[in-house]
Amino acid sequence: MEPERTTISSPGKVLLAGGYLVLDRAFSGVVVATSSRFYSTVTSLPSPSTSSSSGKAIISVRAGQFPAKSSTWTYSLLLEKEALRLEQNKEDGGKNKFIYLALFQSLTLAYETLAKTGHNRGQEAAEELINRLTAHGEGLDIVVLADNDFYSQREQLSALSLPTKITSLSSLPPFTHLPRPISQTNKTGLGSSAALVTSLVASLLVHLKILDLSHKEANPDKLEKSDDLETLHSLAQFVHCLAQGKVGSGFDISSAVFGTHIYRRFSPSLLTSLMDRPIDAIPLELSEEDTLMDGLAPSQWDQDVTSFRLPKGLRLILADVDAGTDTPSFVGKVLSWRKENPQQAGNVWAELNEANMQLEQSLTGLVNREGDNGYEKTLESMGDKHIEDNKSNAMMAALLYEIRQTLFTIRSLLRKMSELSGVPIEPPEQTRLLDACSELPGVIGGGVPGAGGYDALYLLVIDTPSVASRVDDLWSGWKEMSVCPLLARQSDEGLRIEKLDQVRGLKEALKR
Ligand SMILES: Nc1ncnc2c1ncn2[C@@H]1O[C@H](COP(=O)(O)OP(=O)(O)O)[C@@H](O)[C@H]1O
Ligand SMILES: C[C@@](O)(CCOP(=O)(O)OP(=O)(O)O)CC(=O)O
Repeated sequence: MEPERTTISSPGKVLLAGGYLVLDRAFSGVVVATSSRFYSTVTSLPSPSTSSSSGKAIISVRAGQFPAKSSTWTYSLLLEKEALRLEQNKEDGGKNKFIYLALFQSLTLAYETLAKTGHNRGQEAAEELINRLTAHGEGLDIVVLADNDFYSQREQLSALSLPTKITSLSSLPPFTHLPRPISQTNKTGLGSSAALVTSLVASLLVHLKILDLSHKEANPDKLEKSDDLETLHSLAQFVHCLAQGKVGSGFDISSAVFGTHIYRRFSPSLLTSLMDRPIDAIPLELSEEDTLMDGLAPSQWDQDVTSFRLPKGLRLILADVDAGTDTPSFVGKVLSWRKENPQQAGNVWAELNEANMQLEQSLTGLVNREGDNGYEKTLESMGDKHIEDNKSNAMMAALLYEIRQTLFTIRSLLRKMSELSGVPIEPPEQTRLLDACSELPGVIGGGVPGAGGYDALYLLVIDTPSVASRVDDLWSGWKEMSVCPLLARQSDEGLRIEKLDQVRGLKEALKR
């Protein structure tokens, strides 16, 4: 008999516009989800030869494409007199805060749900949780696997003597094995921890039948909300903040759940009281008003997720840039400059906000033309010309030109911000590369995503093979920095319940 199994995936993200501004609830950001996804698969562990002792469940999590010894984390959930305790068994893989906290908080929500909504109280609800975890054996086996794009594949390509080009990346097997532990593997900026946390929390709670996300199966790409999906969103935000030790805007978790959209953040105060909750044991005694369930209640959360998508016939192309500079302290520096220079920063914020909104509007303007006769053919023919030389369809040419100009405006404001704050948000190396890309026929424009810096860039192009190949050629020959494309393109979809056979290479990767 096939083991009971649940696979849920979440996309990676690109913050096209709204970096820094989106930290403040007064502003919103344009976040695009990627076709590259993070998969979490929960399987009931086989029964041990001797029957499992009651009051205990094992949960093992393995990062499937990394070396097994350093990337397996095994925990026991133990039923004690007044609490459920989650303990890591061996620390072979070291600690993984993201995984531990995703399990701990999901189990807390599961326990509270069973204790509050069922007839079970305390001990009985805890036993019910252990029973659900051990229904088919001693516990659960979870494998997390990320599409290759989440981690730099430069070494894999160079070991195979392949150039850093799109065609080379397509020839790598799905979920390619990576030789070093996660902490020593370079990430590409798609947001591995947010996609991990979201898919892990969702797969566990759906497997345990605590959350019902089945409406996602019927309508996978619709921005349809439900209480369970929103609870999952706030839980994933909470876990991610706790593991990162800071409260970011949360656009990455939001897109891992809801896909591409316009994001306005939740009030950070929603997390303040939750942050002080214990993180080793789940007390069986539930306080009247201070449960995790209350703190995550959709009625209290105030983020806005507004529907948005890129127009058909355009493609987002991403690059992982390896300029040897890592600048994780950008946010702190930019925000302290803003605090010290409120007027100057206020002007830049206002101008950037206007340009970001304009980008959203121009892109939506093109979406609104999708029904026009010959839309796709016209765009395709525009792919072979410099964007400014398009004359064939005045309306569409004007919209493409407007998108291009707005991308330039956003970039120039980010350079102004760089200059004033002393933080290299769009450093000169990236300016040279983006300018060169923007001159290619079929390239509308581009920018530095999210917080900016040296390590990533995006381009918006007309989606034809010849445009992509021109970009690929320019990048592979670029001397000043090493520029490696990603395979990802834009995708509207957020969290997805997967069928194992429909994800290329997943079944094989789970057997490894
Ligand atoms: N495949 C994976 N399996 C387990 N944990 C992972 C995996 N990928 C990333 N992580 C966790 O996420 C952390 C990286 O998070 P972070 O530094 O916020 O980067 P990112 O911007 O990609 O989210 C890693 O240190 C690890 O704990
Ligand atoms: C500055 C920001 O507004 C955007 C940062 O976006 P990135 O995409 O650069 O994020 P990381 O995945 O954390 O590297 C901070 C925020 O919104 O949290």
